[in-house]
Amino acid sequence: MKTLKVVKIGGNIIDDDIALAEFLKGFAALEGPKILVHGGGKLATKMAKSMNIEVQMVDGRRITDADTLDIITMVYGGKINKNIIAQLQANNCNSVGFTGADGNVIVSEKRPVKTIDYGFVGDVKHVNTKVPKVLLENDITPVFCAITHNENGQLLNTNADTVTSELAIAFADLYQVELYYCFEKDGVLLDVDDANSVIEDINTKNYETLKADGVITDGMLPKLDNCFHAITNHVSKVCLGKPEMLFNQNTKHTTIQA
Ligand SMILES: Nc1ncnc2c1ncn2[C@@H]1O[C@H](COP(=O)(O)OP(=O)(O)O)[C@@H](O)[C@H]1O
Ligand SMILES: CC(=O)N[C@@H](CCC(=O)OP(=O)(O)O)C(=O)O
Repeated sequence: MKTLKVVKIGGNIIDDDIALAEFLKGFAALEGPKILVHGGGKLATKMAKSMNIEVQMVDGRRITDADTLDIITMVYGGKINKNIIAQLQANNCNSVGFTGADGNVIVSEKRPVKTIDYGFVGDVKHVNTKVPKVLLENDITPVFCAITHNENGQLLNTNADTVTSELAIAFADLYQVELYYCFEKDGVLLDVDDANSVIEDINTKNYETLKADGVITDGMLPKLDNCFHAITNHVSKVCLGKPEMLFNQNTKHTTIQA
């Protein structure tokens, strides 16, 4: 089986023009089939605030009303996705941008209302690999943003870390999949203010302790939950850290253990 790298870049890299350009240059040069997924939550928050639209996050997920859905569609599906595609083309990496509606790749359903109504937020139901598979076989890199659809004409906002793990799991039938969550830290830190406190291995046992101790909170919760979802569903390797971990195996990072 060929190896497929599924890579997610976080909001702090997207927000930094220089870091993003440097990352995309390196990513473009990676050998073999690869998929890129991007978030952009920070930029969406900035845009919403500038338009006086209230921003509400619960457990790292955005409550998405109709105005917020418009903003995220413009920011994730438009500005960020197309800017990334243009930069990859400039680095000789042919690529095509996707929301989950394009090619019917990611089908979701509106998150059911329990105690909280998240609005237009989708939980992934299934992933159709057909269209991106054809691209990968032709040396073209699919680039996904954090938008899915319900097959009834409704776009839904889906956490980018979830989009990433669901894509990785779906492609594990076709490739040996390695999943990399790239953000601005060297991995999961025991003390978020101490760059040297990287936790090299996280398993289900120490994960519970890290959550109980408040080391893993907010946006890190969906990220780590998705890591475990992937490693227990046929993804061969799951790592978190700075983008350098993709280019140099000796770079410090966190590895998720099944
Ligand atoms: N224990 C921790 N280790 C590493 N990063 C942490 C930790 N706790 C909080 N963070 C913060 O979580 C952020 C990553 O989560 P998230 O907000 O989802 O961003 P991203 O856009 O990268 O997915 C990092 O920017 C980091 O500052
Ligand atoms: C439902 C939900 O929370 N969606 C996320 C999607 C973007 C995202 O996940 O961006 P980062 O990876 O940069 O945080 C949001 O709108 O913030």
